Formats: sequence, C-alpha cells, structure tokens
Amino acid sequence: MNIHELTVEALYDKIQSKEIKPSEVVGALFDRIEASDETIGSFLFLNKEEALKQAQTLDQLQEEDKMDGPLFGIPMGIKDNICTKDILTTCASRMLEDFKPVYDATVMEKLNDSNAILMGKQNMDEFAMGSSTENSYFKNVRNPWDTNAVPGGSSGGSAAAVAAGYVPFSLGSDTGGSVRQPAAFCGVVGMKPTYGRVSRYGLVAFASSLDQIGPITRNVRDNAKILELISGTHNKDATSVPDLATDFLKNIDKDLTGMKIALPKEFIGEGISEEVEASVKKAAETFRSLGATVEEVSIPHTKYVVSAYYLIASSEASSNLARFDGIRYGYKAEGAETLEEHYKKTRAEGFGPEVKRRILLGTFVLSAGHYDQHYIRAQKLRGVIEKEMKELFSEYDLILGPTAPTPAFNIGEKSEDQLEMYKDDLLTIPANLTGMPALSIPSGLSASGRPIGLQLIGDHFEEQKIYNAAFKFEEQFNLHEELKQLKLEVR
Ligand SMILES: NC(=O)C[C@H](N)C(=O)O
Repeated sequence: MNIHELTVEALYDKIQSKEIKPSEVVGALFDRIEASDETIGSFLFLNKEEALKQAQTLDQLQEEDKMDGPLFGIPMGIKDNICTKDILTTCASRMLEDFKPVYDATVMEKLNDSNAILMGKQNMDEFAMGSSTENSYFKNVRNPWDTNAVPGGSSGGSAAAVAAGYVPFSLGSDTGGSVRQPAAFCGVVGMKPTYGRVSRYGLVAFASSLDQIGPITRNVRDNAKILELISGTHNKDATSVPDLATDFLKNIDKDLTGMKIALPKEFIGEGISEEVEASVKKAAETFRSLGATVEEVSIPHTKYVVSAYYLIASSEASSNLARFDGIRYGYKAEGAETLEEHYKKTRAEGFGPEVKRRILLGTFVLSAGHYDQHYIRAQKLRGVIEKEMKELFSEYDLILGPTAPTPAFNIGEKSEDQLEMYKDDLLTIPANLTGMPALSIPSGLSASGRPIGLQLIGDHFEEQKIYNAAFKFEEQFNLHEELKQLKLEVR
C-alpha cells in the first residue's frame, strides 16, 4: 500500500479499521515531502513537530477505540492566506514574513474539530494575485506533471501538493479562479463554492466581494466531503449564509438522465486552444452518453469579464491592503524620518511588483473622475453577466466549459506579459463575478502530457448538482492512475 496514493475516504477507512496508524500516515507523507518538495516548492512552512505530536495523540485514541471526528488522522495542507493560530501565515509576501495570527480561520476551527492534521502552509502568488504562483515572494512552485510548467495560481502550492501525493486534500482560495485553474493545471479536483457558503473569517482579504475558500482533492467524493465540513456561517463574516443543507454525498451517484447542460459558445471560442476545445467537446459527448442533453448557448458579455474583474478586484485590493502600513501588521521599514515616509518605505519594500500594480490600478479606478467611468461600469457589467447566466439557469441545470484556455504553460512564459496572464482567467471569472459555484475536474491530457480541466458551473447553492454530474463524469474519465504514477524529479 502506498499511503500517498490514498484518497481522504480510503485513508479514513484504513485508520478506522486500524489497518494504519495516524503517525504512519503523517510519517510517510513527510518522507515524501522531504524527498521532493525542494523541487516542487509547494510548502512554505512544514508543521512537522506539531503534526507528529498530534498524530501520536491520535494513535493513542485509535488504540482506545475513540476515533472521533470525520477527518480523524487525515493530513491536510492549507494555503498560506488562511489564518492558523500561532502558525506562520505569510500570504507568500515579505509584508507578512513573520506574521503569526492570534486566531484560527473558521475553516481551520472546523477542520481541527474534525481531527484533521495540519502538515503545513502552502505556497501561493503573493496575496493571491496571479495565475502561475510565480508571484510568490519566497519561491516558485513547479507542476508535478512536468517541472518546466507552472502549477497555475494563485493556489499553486495547494494544487501541486495534492497532485504530488503530499496531502490527500488542501484548501485554497478563489477570487478569479485561484482554486480551479491550478486544479486544472495539476490534474486534480477544485471547487469554488457559492459566495457565502463558506465563512471567509480568517481568510486574508484580497477582494472581499469575490473571495471564497474551496477544497482541492484527488477525486469528486473527497471534494464533496471536505466542502460539507468547511461550510457554514460565522458571525464575523456577515456575507456567510447560515443553515444550508450540505449532504452532497447522498445523491452524488444519481443518474444524469434528463439533466440539461448548457455549453456557451464563447467558452470554446477565441483564445481557447484546440486541444482544450476538443477535450470539452468530448466531455459534452460523455455527458450525452450518460443521458444528459448538452446544447450550445451564448453568454454574449463574456468578452468583458476579464476587464471588469481586474477593475473590481484591484479596487477592493487597494482598500483591503491599506491596512499594511508598517504600524499594525507585518513588515516595518527601517530609517524613515516621517510617518508618511514610513508608510511609503514599508509598502515599497514589503509588497512585490504585482501587488503594487493592482494597488495602483485600484486606487486609480476609485479616484474621483475615474470611479464612474471604470468602477461603476465594471459593476454594471457584473450585473449583466449575472442576468445572462441566471437566464440560462432558468432552463439548464449546469453550464459546461473549460477551466482554462490552455493546459499549463511554461515557467517564465507569461510572467513578463501581465495581459496574457490576466486573459488566462477568462473562463473562471464569471463564477466569481456572479457568486456562483464552479468546479474543475480533469477531462484529458494534452499532447505534451499536461492535464486539461473541465469546468462545471451551477446556479447559486447548486453544488449538489455539480458534484453529481462531476462524479458521473469521473467514472468515465479520470487521471487517478496517472497521478499515482507521477515520478517526482528529485534534484
Ligand atoms: N486570485 C485569483 O483567483 C487569481 C486571479 N488570477 C488573480 O490574479 O486575481
């Protein structure tokens, strides 16, 4: 048995039946991480001492038959913008290099209560701004399928770690695609839940009206299980929704006969690679063979979503990141003579180039004279896209499309061209602008052996339908065997 190949559910069963001990699981995964993560770069911090200690405590409970908690002994990785009490939470930024939160995010409280074991904090684009994890202040992440390729971003460390077999699941955050696009690039499953389903309390804010935390796993069932466990409101996140039904696994196996799926022509049009288009069309055939109908539709305003997103997200970022002033949190510049100089030096030295670019853009967009022309127009576009998608959902159960326009690109290929990088988010952004749930699952491999991701978008709070369709699709196509055979290059 290779422990690193096991899913959350398989590990759980083996621990419950006492076939393996939590400490064996944790030990085997740390061995794997230590053998190859120097190359992959998925972790910024390893919680080894604490994790081993916790595993030993759970070993004892296992012996005493007290295996409580739905994730008893299951290792996890957490994106480094999710607050973990007394444990570094850097957002992959120099600004927060030494920051240890004094509290746990709601999702961490829930996972800790489930008896999951924190293996470490995962690398990302600085403050979640990026699509390749090349914007991390500390180091790049390499794609476990091909170490010349990016893992996607911004949750690149979280997706790479799941693909590499370092952890059976991770949490990422998704503002414009940051869970789904890296999941697609790394051949794993990533869900951005409906805005409000998961509490954002303790997620370091980037763009608060778009941010959601979501699970990254190797299969659909694990994903549904983790979302069930992290869902729920918190009184310190007024946008989180209380009392939603979350028993996603109950109907996950439902027959798809009669399901109506829409395939917007803009999602397979300009800018989408031939390989990706072919993979989506093949997936549409698979859904048809499973009894669903798939029809081509249109979301005419798709072409404006990237501009609208980057205006709105940057505006919110410029406001949210104002708190990093060298007084209250994090990095403090030395040698400033005046308060203003202290702010300037701290922010100039503490933030990387992409974060600065967005703060500048956002500040410009929100300034008098530009606000109406840019910010208000972007918000209007957001309304239009929501209307167009809502209309589709009055007729269809799900919207289908690719997750990203191309398979993973090479490290360095787009890092000098921001617009090219931004355009990569075309297909993931609509779900963020509208708050709708969306999942990425593997749908193929490119000629060069890189994974291709398929995206299923649902109406608000329709995660159940997404998981159902994804589960049935996964029975027809998955990369589970290929994932098991990934040979991590050790340098
Ligand atoms: N944060 C995200 O969801 C990723 C998106 N590419 C961005 O840079 O904003």
